[in-house]
Amino acid sequence: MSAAPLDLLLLPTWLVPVEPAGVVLHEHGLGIRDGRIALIAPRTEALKQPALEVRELPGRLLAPGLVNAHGHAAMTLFRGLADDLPLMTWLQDHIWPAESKWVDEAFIRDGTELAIAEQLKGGITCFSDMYFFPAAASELVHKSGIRAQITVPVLDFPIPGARDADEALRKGLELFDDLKHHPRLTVAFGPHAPYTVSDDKLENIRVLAEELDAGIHMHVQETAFEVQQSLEQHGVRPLARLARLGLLGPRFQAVHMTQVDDDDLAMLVESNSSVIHCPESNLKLASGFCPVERLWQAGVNVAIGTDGAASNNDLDLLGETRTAALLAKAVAGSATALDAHRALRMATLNGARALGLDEQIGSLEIGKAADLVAFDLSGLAQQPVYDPVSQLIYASSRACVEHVWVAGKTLLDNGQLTRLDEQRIIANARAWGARIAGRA
Ligand SMILES: CSC[C@H]1O[C@@H](n2cnc3c(O)ncnc32)[C@H](O)[C@@H]1O
Ligand SMILES: [Zn+2]
Repeated sequence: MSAAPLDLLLLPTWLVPVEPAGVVLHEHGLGIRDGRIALIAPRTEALKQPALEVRELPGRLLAPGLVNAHGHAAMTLFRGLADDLPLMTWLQDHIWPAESKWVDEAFIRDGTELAIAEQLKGGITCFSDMYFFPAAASELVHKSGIRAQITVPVLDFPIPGARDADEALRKGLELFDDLKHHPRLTVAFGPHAPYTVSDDKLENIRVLAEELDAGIHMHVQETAFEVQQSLEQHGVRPLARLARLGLLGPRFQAVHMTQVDDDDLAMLVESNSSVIHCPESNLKLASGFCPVERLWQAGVNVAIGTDGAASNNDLDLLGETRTAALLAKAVAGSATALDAHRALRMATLNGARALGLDEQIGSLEIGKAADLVAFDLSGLAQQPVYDPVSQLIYASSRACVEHVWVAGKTLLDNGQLTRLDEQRIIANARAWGARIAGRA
C-alpha cells in the first residue's frame, strides 16, 4: 500500500536541519504530512512524491522555528515604560507598581496576543511565558496556533490573579490538568527568583514538579547583587541554595546566570540543568554577562530568550541571537566563540531541549512536528551568500522572515498573519498605552 500524499512539499534553496550539526542541504525538499515532517530528500527525489501542494522557495532558507526560551509575553504593553534603569530600581520602583495597577485578565489577553503576533512575525514558533493569569495566556496560545510553555507564577507576595503562593499553585495545578493532552501547550512551574520565593515554597514546587514530571523555570543569578544578598541571608550562593533544596535537574531552566563560578558550573553540569541566556535584557539593565562559551564547552545546554519587552525592548529572537553571538566573542576573548551555526542551534534545538520538547521540535528530522520558518536571503544586503547560516545570523534581520508553520499549519504567509488580526492588535495596544500613560 503506497503512503498517502504529502500535504505540503517545500522546495527551498537551502535547508538547515540543525541536527546533524553544521549541515546545510542545497536544493532539497521537505514534505509535511499530518503536521509532521515526513520527508527530507534531494529536490529531484522529493518531486517524485505526490503532494497536495508544492511550494517553491527560491533564495529562501528553511530552518526549524525559533524557540524563545524566556519571556513575559504580556509585558509587551509595558514596552518603553521604564527604560535605562538598573534591575532592582526598574522592578521595585516602576514595573511592580505598574503591574499591581494595570495587570488583569484583559491586559494579559491583549498583551499576550501582541506578543504572539510579534513573535510569529519574527520566526518564533515556540515561546516560554512566565507571567500572570497563565490560564488566560494559554487561551491565546491555543487560539493563535503557536506552541508555548506556560509557567505558573509563584512569589512570596500577592500577585495579579493569586492572593498568595498557595492560591497560585492551586490554580496552576488546575491548568496542568486542563492542558495535559494539549498538542502545543506544556505547563511548568515559574518561581520568580531565589530572592522572592522562600524555601518552603520551593520545596513544595520540587515535590509537585517531580510528581508531574514538569519543568521549573526561574530567574537565577541575574546580578552580582543577588549573589551577594544570598550569601548574606543564606550563607550560600542562590544556585547552591536551589541545589540544596533539590531543584536542579534536567527539567530545571536557570534564566540569566550572569554570575557563574566554578562550583556553579559543576552543579549545572552534574545536574544537567539548562541555562537560558537573555543577552539584551542583561545589557540594557546592566545586569552582567553570561559566560556562554564556558558553559557550552563544559557541556551545559544553553538556550536563548528575549526576556520581556519592558527590558529588551523587543521580542526579536533572531536579533537576540546575533547579539549573543557577538557578545560571546567579547566575553570569551575569542572570535571563534559561539559561531553562527552554534548560535542557530542555541535558538532552536537547545531551546527545545531546555523546555523538554526536543523529541518534538527544534530540528528538521523525520517524525518531528513541522514547526518551520522560511527566511528570505535574496535581498541586496545579504549578497553574496557563501554560508547561508552566517548570512542569517550576521547579515539578516527579522524583516526577512517570510513564512512560518507550526505543526504544519501556516501561521505567517508572505509576512501576513493568517489567524490573528494585526490591525486590531495594534489598536488594542495603543488603547492600553493611552490608558497607562494617562492620556485616556
Ligand atoms: C512571575 S514572574 C513575573 C515577574 O517577573 C518580573 N520580571 C520581568 N523581567 C524580569 C527580570 O529580568 N528579572 C526579574 N524579574 C523580572 C515581571 O515584571 C513580573 O513581576
Ligand atoms: Zn525575565
